[in-house]
Amino acid sequence: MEEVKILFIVNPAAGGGKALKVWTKNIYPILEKKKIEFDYLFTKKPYDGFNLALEGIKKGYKKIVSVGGDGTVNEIVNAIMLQDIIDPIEISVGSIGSGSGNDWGKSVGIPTNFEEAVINLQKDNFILQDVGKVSYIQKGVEKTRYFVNVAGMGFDAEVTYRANKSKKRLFGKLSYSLILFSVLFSFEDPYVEIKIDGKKVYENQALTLNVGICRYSGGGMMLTPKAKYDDGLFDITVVDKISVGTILANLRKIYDGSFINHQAVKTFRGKSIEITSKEKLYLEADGESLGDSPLYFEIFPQRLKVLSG
Ligand SMILES: Nc1ncnc2c1ncn2[C@@H]1O[C@H](COP(=O)(O)OP(=O)(O)OP(=O)(O)O)[C@@H](O)[C@H]1O
Repeated sequence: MEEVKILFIVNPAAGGGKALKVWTKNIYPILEKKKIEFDYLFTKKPYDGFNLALEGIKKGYKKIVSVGGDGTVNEIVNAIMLQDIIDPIEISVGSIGSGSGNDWGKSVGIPTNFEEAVINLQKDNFILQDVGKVSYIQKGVEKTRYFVNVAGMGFDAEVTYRANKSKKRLFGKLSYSLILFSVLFSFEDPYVEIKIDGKKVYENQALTLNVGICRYSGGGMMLTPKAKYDDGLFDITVVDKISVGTILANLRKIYDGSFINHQAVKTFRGKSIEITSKEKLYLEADGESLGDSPLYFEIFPQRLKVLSG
């Protein structure tokens, strides 16, 4: 079988510089040692992942691998889904998780060991996963974005927005925790209405909402713990307005997903979701802050070829 040349797209800024180190010290030497056919490009600014992937597809690359976090994967996937040069399913995407949040790879079985991950890329083992598309408003203009992992609204999106804005990468998790607590004490729960597959299922003040294709997000949290990446359905988790005390008492349960058993948590499944809110409801998808409501989600079953274990 003829070996397909891999295009690596490296986000040197991901993980506060971790991805650059991983590329230089780990991945590049393994690729050379194993005499793997590859090319690589570095992103210089946000959205370069999209543009470089698009250029790569035009040049005929069919295996594109992200070296960075989930945000870099998201940009590459958007290029794959939006181009009309070849059927998206003929392109496969891989990831060397080296950002601050590498949650997507956990759900789809991408090895965390670099050598194993590279060996995997050489093989043609893949899974087909569902892809989500969300419409939202950004600065008064309607936009759409594809996503592969989890989208968050309300509290979740507010924390992501502030974390993305924060330059305090030096303290990693600590700064994220500080942001989380500051949002916790200032957050005003929006009043939201949710329709799933055309039917109203929820109307109340909500703390946070998540729409998941995969299970992990936010650095190991399980906000949609029962999501299956190829079942053609979104898993939706909504948390009612609750006290700060209740949030703090249940924080640990976010990491094993058992928080969904709490009476203030509602879970749903569906193919399309409409979310409206009286207040501005912020949206993030795959850890990227995107815009605000009204929101419309639709799912494309098994539309993405993922190089997996
Ligand atoms: N060269 C660059 N300099 C600065 N930002 C960049 C560069 N290339 C890409 N980006 C942006 O970096 C962001 C984060 O990327 P990614 O998620 O891969 O890394 P991360 O460190 O894991 O971040 P996150 O904490 O969001 O998961 C993306 O929004 C992307 O557009």
